[in-house]
Amino acid sequence: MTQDELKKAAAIAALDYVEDGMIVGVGTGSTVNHFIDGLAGIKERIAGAVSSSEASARRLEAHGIPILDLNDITDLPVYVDGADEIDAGFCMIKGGGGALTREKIVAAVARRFICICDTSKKVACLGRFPLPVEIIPMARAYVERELAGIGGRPELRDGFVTDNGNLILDVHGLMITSPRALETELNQIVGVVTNGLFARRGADVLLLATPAGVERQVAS
Ligand SMILES: O=C[C@H](O)[C@H](O)[C@H](O)COP(=O)(O)O
Repeated sequence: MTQDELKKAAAIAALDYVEDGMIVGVGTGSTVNHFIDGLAGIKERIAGAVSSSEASARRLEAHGIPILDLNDITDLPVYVDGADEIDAGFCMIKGGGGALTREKIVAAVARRFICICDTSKKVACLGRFPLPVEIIPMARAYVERELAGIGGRPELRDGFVTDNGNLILDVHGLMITSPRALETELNQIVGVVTNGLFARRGADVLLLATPAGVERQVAS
């Protein structure tokens, strides 16, 4: 199977978590695009979707799936999203597509986070994938110095502006042995909007697509 076929298999397996009348939180990325396409097939059964990015909103709209404002919702039963890396404790690095801030907001509201991945995303230690950090533009140089101070090598994502009008620094060289602590520490740097560590709110269920089938793993 190709990597894209594996992504699609994980995405289709996530449809099992969508129940009648539900509002569905929808992430961002190539894996989630398969989920959105699958959701289109059952759109009459759901109340609508909350999107984590402009890109996913456009895809949902193209399928005629109603998009709801997160501020109008008090209960979001499920959020389905991919990851750039996920460890054994279901902590993740996310934001390869630059959607980390809205993803983290929607994930915070959701009762259950379903992570859909192919096996290439499963790692023993987070950090091989450069950690995305969304920053306020005027704080760029300051935040770069702070990140270098903790051993990272920040690189500005060239020509990229987030849906929120901000910049992304991709931080190389971090071996993330304590993801929860690092997530908290990075949040304390003035000028950081969000960092791509999803550790304090990790995944609840991992649907991991392997050539032998989709493994369903539940957080302990
Ligand atoms: O900002 C993007 C998101 O965090 C994605 O969930 C992540 O980058 C994984 O994307 P993909 O499914 O394309 O590998």
